[in-house]
Amino acid sequence: MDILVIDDDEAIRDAAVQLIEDCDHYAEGAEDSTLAMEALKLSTFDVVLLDLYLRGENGLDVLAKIKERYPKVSVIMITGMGSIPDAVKATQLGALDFLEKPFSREQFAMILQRVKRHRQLEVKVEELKEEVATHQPQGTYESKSPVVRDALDVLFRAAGSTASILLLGESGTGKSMIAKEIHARSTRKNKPFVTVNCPALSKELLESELFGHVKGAFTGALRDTRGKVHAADGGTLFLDEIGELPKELQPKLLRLLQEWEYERVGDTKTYKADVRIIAATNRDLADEVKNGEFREDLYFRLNVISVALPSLRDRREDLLHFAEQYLTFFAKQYRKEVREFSPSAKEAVMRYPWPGNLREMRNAIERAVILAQGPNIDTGDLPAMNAGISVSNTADGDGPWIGGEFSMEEIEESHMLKVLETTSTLSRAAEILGINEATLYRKRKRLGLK
Ligand SMILES: Nc1ncnc2c1ncn2[C@@H]1O[C@H](COP(=O)(O)OP(=O)(O)OP(=O)(O)O)[C@@H](O)[C@H]1O
Repeated sequence: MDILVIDDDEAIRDAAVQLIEDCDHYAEGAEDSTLAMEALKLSTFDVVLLDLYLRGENGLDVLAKIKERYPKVSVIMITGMGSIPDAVKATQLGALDFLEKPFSREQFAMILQRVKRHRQLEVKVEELKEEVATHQPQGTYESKSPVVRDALDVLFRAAGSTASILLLGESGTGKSMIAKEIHARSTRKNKPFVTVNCPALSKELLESELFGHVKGAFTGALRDTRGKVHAADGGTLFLDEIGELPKELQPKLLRLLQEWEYERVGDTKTYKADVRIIAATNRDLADEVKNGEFREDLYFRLNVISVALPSLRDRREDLLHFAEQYLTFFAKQYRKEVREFSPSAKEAVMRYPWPGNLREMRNAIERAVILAQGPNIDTGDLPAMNAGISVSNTADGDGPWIGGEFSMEEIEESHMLKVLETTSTLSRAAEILGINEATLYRKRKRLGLK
């Protein structure tokens, strides 16, 4: 490894350089931050050993400068006796570890082992990130629909502010993806983006998921936890299906939004968190306010910027563009020579109402690419879009059938019930239906099913 030693004490600096060279690594010394920044500009170093108390300079400031310009360099602070609090502060600023002066060869070797492990983990994380990025179709944020263009324009202009954003729209219209995109376009992009699925948990567990709890706060609380609000500190907290937030938790969220304060379950201590809230719902929240189900003050707080994402059937001008994007993506992923849609498949894509919106289209095209036998996707590869294919087979079956005089809601409900009957887990049913588990949970609850 290549290591830069920054210490104003010549004797210590030289001893450290000697020790590093004895351990078969390359080392250079610098006596102040100016020389150090010069050295970092000229060559690539893996590790910097930085004295916490440089003459006339604060080592923490130098650390911040190095991390800002060279975030990948691992910095180890060299500290004197009794400077542990500062060293802790240094680790908060991005230092990997600290070595107390004078340090032995063994202590140095141990630190280098830790650096090596840390760097290996970082490489692994980068590899995984790349893998995930190539397995998910990229979000598309261009549109021929003026309504969508206006919606995106408002959202992306508001991205840089800390204002709360409320995303409205049917399931699968891309609310979660756009929330991530807003975060990625904000100044918080290097901080965490944390999602909380409001309907997936009971009131008690949701409160603990959000705010954390102390050991013994309830049965099963075996140790202290910090919740997702803490995890999102400095970043964005995405509250999916906010309409499902139990009434008891609404004042607690309001307090977080107004005062940035909260308490863990079973704790009296008040914590602070700097989080930007993006909330999403496919319910009519204004209606919920009228019915007394949702607090008006919380609604106003969340509703600073509110944007409705249109369903796919209301943005028909974008249908083919999305379909073609998915085709290209999945053909590459599955290494298939599928290049385009046949004219009749294009017609089917345009005609179909896409009740599951983008999620349904993504799944349908992925399946079609897998099944396609030639360079084209034909109507046969898109079964759901073929007129006459039924959910509940035909008019002879029990329940609504496609083509009969039934509403979309009845067809959807009947299909959902049948899928739930034939699957053993909620997640498998959600996968087949092309909706997320939280949405399925909510729909099932609304139908009074256990
Ligand atoms: N902008 C986009 N470009 C391409 N594909 C998208 C886009 N937005 C969403 N999708 C596709 O649709 C799927 C569902 O999107 P997302 O989970 O964001 O919808 P949602 O509105 O949050 O749904 P729900 O209300 O059910 O949680 C994504 O996994 C992705 O495949």
